[in-house]
Amino acid sequence: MSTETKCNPDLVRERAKCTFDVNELINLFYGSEKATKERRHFEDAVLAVKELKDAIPEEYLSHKERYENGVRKATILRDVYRDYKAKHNRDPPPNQITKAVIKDISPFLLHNGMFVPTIAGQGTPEQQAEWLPKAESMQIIGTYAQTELGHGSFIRGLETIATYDPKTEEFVLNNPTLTSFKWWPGGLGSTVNHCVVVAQLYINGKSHGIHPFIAQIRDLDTHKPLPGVKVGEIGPKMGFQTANNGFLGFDNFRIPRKNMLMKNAQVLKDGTFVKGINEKLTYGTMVMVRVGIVGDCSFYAALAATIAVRYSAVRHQSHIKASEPEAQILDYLTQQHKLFIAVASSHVYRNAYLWMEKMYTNVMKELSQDKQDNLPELHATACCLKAVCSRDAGSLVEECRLACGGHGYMASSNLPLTYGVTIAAVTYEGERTVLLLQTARYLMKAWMAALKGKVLSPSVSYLLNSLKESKKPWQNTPEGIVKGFQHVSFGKVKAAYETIQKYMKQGKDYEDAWNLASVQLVKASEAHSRAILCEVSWEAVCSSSASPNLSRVLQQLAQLYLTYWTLETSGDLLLYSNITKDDLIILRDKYEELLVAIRPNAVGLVDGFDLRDEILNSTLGSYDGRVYERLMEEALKSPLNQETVNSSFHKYLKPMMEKAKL
Ligand SMILES: CCCCCCCCCCCCCCCCCCCCC/C=C/C(=O)SCCNC(=O)CCNC(=O)[C@H](O)C(C)(C)COP(=O)(O)OP(=O)(O)OC[C@H]1O[C@@H](n2cnc3c(N)ncnc32)[C@H](O)[C@@H]1OP(=O)(O)O
Ligand SMILES: Cc1cc2nc3c(=O)[nH]c(=O)nc-3n(C[C@H](O)[C@H](O)[C@H](O)COP(=O)(O)OP(=O)(O)OC[C@H]3O[C@@H](n4cnc5c(N)ncnc54)[C@H](O)[C@@H]3O)c2cc1C
Repeated sequence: MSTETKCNPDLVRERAKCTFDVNELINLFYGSEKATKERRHFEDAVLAVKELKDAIPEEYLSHKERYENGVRKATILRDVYRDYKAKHNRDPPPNQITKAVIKDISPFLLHNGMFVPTIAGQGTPEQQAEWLPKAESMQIIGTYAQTELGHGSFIRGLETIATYDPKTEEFVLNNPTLTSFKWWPGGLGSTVNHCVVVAQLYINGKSHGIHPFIAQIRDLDTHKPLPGVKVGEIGPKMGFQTANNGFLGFDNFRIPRKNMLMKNAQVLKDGTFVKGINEKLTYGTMVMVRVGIVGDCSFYAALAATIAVRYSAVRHQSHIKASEPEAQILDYLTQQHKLFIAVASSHVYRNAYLWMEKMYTNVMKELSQDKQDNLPELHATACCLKAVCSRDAGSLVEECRLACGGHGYMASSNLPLTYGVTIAAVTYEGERTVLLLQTARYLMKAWMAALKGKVLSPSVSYLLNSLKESKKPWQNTPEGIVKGFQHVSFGKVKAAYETIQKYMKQGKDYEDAWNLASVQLVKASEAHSRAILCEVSWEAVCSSSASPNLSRVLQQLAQLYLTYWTLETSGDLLLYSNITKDDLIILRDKYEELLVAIRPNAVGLVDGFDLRDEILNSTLGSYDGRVYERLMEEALKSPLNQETVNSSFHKYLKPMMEKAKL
């Protein structure tokens, strides 16, 4: 980080006001002092590589140049990772340095994020031994090709076909229609030579559902598509410009039998199909990534909050009191209302991610012992938390951008690009509504079990308690608010269930009744997510090992989250809990008190995310607060400023002006 000496004086004053030790917060957020040290050390190593620095901002490059620059840097970054591993005999610590290097999304994201994990999670030990060393060492580069032009959400409807030919012991891959073409996989456009293809398996004319296959699609030397493969890039998008998303179609393309990933289901040489213990295990990589996305949401909220809070401390505009100098915009309560929820939410998502990571690890361990009891709970929880956190994080990033006024609209603030990347997670890895409806299925089953007095899984056991406690008075404490959100979820789950019953009594079948109740079902899932987020984050701060000074501030943040959402969803609480109008007025006052209490620590809190300037990549958010200097420095990099008179003057403007004289 830069030294205090060159800092904007407002930021120096803000840091002097902080009531807790920022380093303690950093170490707590990232796990330990050792973890912080190792992460910073790795980030230093990456940033020391001169070739990773961009000569001009990415925005001035063409689509093609941006991609090529992305690949160039991704390969150098890959070398740094390899060297670190060789030297330390372990992978680099979790970090976000790719953001400082690639700026947008790495063309290798899908290789590392889904291709390798799918081989590890869906391959037999023999298949892992064959593919993993090559993939991990980047001898081969892959992606995860599931979504098609015609189907993304409904993966049982995928149209790519893998027909087993027992004579040659091969699968024949085909994309018989335009809608069956793979569409979206990252890196597919021009980067990868392999992919996991998810396709419908046919043996002797009989369908056996979708399964993952490994296909080599490009020649390893020439990188030309292999015969029978049609592949390309899908073009510019709202974000993800360097992710290199692509399309792919096969025409009678043959792969050996061993290329079907067979940890779960198998096809024997003679074409006998051996079913796995649970066909949904084929969806395993998606569950893992959905858990990871909750962690990503914490990062994006932290990044946007850091930029917007630091900028708001430096920016002065108008007066709170006519007699005083122009105020820091951070002193306006409305600004605090826009920004502190982003700081608080980043902590909430982080705690939810750590909680989900534990659940994921436990279930994976159980699955390795053929125990599947907790898989439905993992799936349902990962679905709704991914859906709610990604949408909330997108809104928070956008609110931070708006809170920076006109300068937030500059690409150099890095807020527009961050919004494009964050909001993509609402759609990828399972579209929001579709995932919330998956959770709703689970909630309906849990509700039916609750009605029968059965024991429920931990994440939904509050449904039983709420059933018993519905008459208890509201308590204006964090624990009381957590219970309130559980009551809302309980009420919405019950109402959705009763709506389905109502339609069925009117003669509708279950599927139609489900569709007619689905707005309520989605809202029930959202309420369930909010109840989990509130409970998990409040428990995390209460059980944290932080010093009293830090603990006080973390509790304020968690209470801010609880109170913010109480006020945002007060209608639901009035409908489904015993909260009163008077309680809401007390909480409204409490919310304002929390904003005021957090205000002196705002800059300290975002410093506590420890996101260095290169990761923030923002004219508005740097540690030293030299906002105006950076805005001008960046503007001067525009190619239009590299010449005093642009040729368009002579070509168009001057002739126009001269014509106007005639
Ligand atoms: C050392 C320990 C480490 C621990 C680490 C843990 C944490 C890991 C963190 C790692 C972080 C990694 C992050 C890296 C990020 C990098 C990658 C970023 C990628 C970005 C690019 C994007 C890629 C993509 O988008 S890939 C394509 C994604 N596509 C989708 O998500 C499609 C969505 N659709 C579906 O999933 C299905 O179609 C679905 C579920 C909607 C419906 O499926 P269905 O077959 O029709 O099922 P249905 O009839 O509705 O339900 C039947 C039954 O099955 C249950 N079910 C469904 N899915 C699952 C599942 N996945 N698991 C378990 N059970 C499932 C469902 O609940 C039903 O049950 P019942 O109600 O009981 O019948
Ligand atoms: C940036 C980005 C990167 C991606 N990377 C990859 C990748 O690497 N590999 C890959 O395979 N895929 C990838 N995808 C594809 C992604 O997984 C799909 O776009 C996603 O799963 C949504 O599917 P869809 O596009 O078919 O949406 P649709 O399902 O067509 O959604 C359109 C609308 O229909 C609604 N809808 C659909 N079904 C239902 C239902 N049952 N009930 C109620 N409403 C419904 C949705 O809610 C939504 O409003 C990527 C997508 C993006 C945006």
